[in-house]
Amino acid sequence: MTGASTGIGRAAAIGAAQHGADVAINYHSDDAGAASCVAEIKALGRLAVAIKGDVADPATATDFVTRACDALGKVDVFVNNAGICPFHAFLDMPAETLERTMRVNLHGAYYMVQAAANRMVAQGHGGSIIAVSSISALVGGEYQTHYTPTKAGVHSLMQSAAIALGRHGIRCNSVLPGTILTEINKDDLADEGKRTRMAARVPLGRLGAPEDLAGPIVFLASDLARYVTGAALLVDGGAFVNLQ
Ligand SMILES: NC(=O)C1=CN([C@@H]2O[C@H](COP(=O)(O)OP(=O)(O)OC[C@H]3O[C@@H](n4cnc5c(N)ncnc54)[C@H](OP(=O)(O)O)[C@@H]3O)[C@@H](O)[C@H]2O)C=CC1
Ligand SMILES: C[C@H](O)[C@@H]1OC(=O)[C@H](O)[C@@H]1O
Repeated sequence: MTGASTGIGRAAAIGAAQHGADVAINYHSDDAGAASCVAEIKALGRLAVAIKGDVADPATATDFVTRACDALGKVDVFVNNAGICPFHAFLDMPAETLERTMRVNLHGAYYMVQAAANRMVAQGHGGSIIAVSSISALVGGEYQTHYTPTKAGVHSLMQSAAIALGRHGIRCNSVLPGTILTEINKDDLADEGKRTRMAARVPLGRLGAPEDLAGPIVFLASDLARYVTGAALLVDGGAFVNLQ
């Protein structure tokens, strides 16, 4: 699980452990968050290890998969979740903000998924790969012109990887969260007006919590989804379909 020191990744890692998984987590900077996630998983009686690394660096991917398998024995499920969304207007988007967002969200996903898939192929007993894409793969955002293409890219990566890896018994799917209250949008949603507007769009009547993603991710990881590959599961409280 990448990006699991906080937010959706953390909730999904703990959710997986609640359903019997041992979990290796990647994170970038939040040592305390990663340590507390590991402690929470161990308290559930499962094995857990935190491995620090920047997913934008291709070397992080093989390092993470190697060290995770050294600690836990093998990889049956891989969840690509790490991501950033530094909100910024389009017309004066700094090149470094665009480049960093692409490298973390899309290039990072590519190298991580590739490293996990190579390990699964070598193990020879299939697996499940899940990418955390977004409702933003399907709709735009004024201050997310650098971000939404990465989420569409991650969704597309899962579709192509499903074809490339099907013969190895490896399923590849994405989840598309709506607006989930986490660190990534804490500043953006400090604007009460925006927060109220976003919540009003959700037929289920509230913005999401990180834990809302745990069930869908565990489902796609599990044999309950054994004939599901190349799929995208919206987890947005109904926001996407709510035109009028
Ligand atoms: N929240 C939302 O509304 C939505 C989020 N998403 C997606 O969900 C995913 C998780 O987001 P969310 O939980 O909200 O965000 P958070 O900011 O709460 O968590 C992001 C996680 O990603 C890690 N991370 C960030 N950059 C890197 C990096 N370069 N290398 C490794 N890890 C990194 C962070 O680690 P650390 O803290 O240690 O730096 C942290 O663990 C993202 O891909 C996001 O695009 C999709 C749709 C909606
Ligand atoms: C960070 C945003 O609030 C969040 O990210 C997404 O992918 C969603 O579409 C929301 O815009």
